[in-house]
Amino acid sequence: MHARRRRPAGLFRAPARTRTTRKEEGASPAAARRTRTAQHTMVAIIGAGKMGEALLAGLLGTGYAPADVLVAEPRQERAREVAELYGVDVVSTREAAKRAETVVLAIKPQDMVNLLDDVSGELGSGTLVISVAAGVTTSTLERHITDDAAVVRAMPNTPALAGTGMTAMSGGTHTTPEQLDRAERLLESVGSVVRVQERHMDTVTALSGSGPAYFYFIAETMIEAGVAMGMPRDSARTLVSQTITGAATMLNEPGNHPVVLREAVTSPGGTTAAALRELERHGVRSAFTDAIEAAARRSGELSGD
Ligand SMILES: NC(=O)C1=CN([C@@H]2O[C@H](COP(=O)(O)OP(=O)(O)OC[C@H]3O[C@@H](n4cnc5c(N)ncnc54)[C@H](OP(=O)(O)O)[C@@H]3O)[C@@H](O)[C@H]2O)C=CC1
Ligand SMILES: O=C(O)[C@@H]1CCC=N1
Repeated sequence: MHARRRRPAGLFRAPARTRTTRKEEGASPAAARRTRTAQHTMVAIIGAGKMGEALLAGLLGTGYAPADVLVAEPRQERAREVAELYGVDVVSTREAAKRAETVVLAIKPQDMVNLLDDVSGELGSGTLVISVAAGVTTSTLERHITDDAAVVRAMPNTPALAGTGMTAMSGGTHTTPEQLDRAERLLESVGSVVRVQERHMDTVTALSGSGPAYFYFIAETMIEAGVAMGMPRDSARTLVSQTITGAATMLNEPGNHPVVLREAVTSPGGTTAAALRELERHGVRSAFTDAIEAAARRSGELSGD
């Protein structure tokens, strides 16, 4: 597996700021809506939930114009919200499938087969379909579009919203190298991308797809522990989130190994050793292993096969 990083972290402009910047530049929302960029093909995001929004915000934050992206979202209130916040056109799922050259499916795995059966007739023969749904296999996608459809199964994560996502992807039976490159370029605009064999995708889902939630869970627990010991919540939050950022930066350094990094923190007879002994006593290591296996199993159950 080979991770590619397109730009350093921290340059992402958050959605609200993206809007402000456009305003500062004097472009009206209507004008921004009409102006397409030359280098991007039309992308449709079907499903503007958490992951759909993270991908949308990530794409708009890294060079896609609102006019390059169509969104389909059945919930009217949500559709209005997304149109207003990002300046994109929200259209029906069938129209999105018909007009886009790349269609990203960000709906629940359980809704996938019905959606595919509904839109398959609208997709052009060269349309690339990228599903980010947990578990749903490329063979399910192909079976419900056409047997020779160009499909990619991808698993991003929500830090895509900040341009620091981690996505793994694998292509279907008929996806050409050029189409895989196209999918990779699109996903790279919201973070790092690796290509994996599809048999690893359930594990990927359990590790990096669901992974941010594990770290938020740890962060929440640490912050509450700090608060319980009398620390103001804001201070505890700053300490914990910067500690996670710092630890991740160290771990990202080539050659660094988590065990070596952990040993460097653990002074003989000190505080870290006392804490780690408690984590082991409570079975945190096996709890994590079981949790990750459960997530992968659940992904397998959502295959649609
Ligand atoms: N959240 C995450 O961190 C990640 C999620 N994913 C995958 O992304 C997908 C979406 O997850 P998530 O964003 O969390 O879920 P959400 O429920 O937040 O989003 C799904 C959205 O799709 C909408 N939708 C349902 N049917 C259709 C349709 N026919 N056409 C257009 N939109 C539709 C839903 O509307 P309504 O609510 O009305 O049903 C909802 O707004 C899932 O398959 C998940 O496995 C992948 C990686 C990470
Ligand atoms: O919880 C889920 O099913 C999705 C897939 C990975 C992260 N969220």
